[in-house]
Amino acid sequence: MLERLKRSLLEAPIYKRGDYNYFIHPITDGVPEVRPDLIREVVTHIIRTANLDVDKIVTIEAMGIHIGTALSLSTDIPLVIIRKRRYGLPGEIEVSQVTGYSKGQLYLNGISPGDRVIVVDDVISTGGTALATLEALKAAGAQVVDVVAVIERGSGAERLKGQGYQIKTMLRVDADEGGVRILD
Ligand SMILES: O=P(O)(O)OC[C@H]1O[C@H](OP(=O)(O)OP(=O)(O)O)[C@H](O)[C@@H]1O
Ligand code: HPA
Repeated sequence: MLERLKRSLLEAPIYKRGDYNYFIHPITDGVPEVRPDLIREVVTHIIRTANLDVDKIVTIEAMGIHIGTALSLSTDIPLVIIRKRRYGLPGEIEVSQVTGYSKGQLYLNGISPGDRVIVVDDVISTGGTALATLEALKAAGAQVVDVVAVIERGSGAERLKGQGYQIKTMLRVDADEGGVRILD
């Protein structure tokens, strides 16, 4: 299962962002190229395992967009993209995002109170982005029925699960200077 994803992760180069060993991969970076067979494998898996009884798919700029788009095209469910840019629209919700190597602001538009949503993203590491996303969706009055990250590294997903959030991940990995290791 997920053979293309596993194979491609084992080939992912690492570069240092401060102390953080950042792996570079088609799903998480769009580099060197996003192959249709890989994205199809990922989205097929999400369709098989996620709760898609939702009004909207929510993803986060930038590297959730290709996954969210492919899922939206396959399911005919609209896509809402949380942006890193302020639009100043009425009801826009701003939250702070902290990852293992960056800090910034996220801006949510397009969610109405009571909307049932699934959150999809490429990777969960510290969980900072997922937490900011869930805070924004709570403020918007959305009902989050599922959260799916393709790749899990580090302890963020477990930490969020400990806080009562339902998080699904497809593959757990570790990354150090030597490369990516697949944990399951
Ligand atoms: O669990 P975390 O530590 O928060 O890391 C996960 C987040 O990091 C990446 O986003 P990033 O903000 O680097 O932006 P990008 O999608 O534009 O590459 C990735 O797309 C996730 O959203
Ligand atoms: O190591 C990583 N690679 C790509 N995207 C990421 N987002 C958090 N960590 C990573």
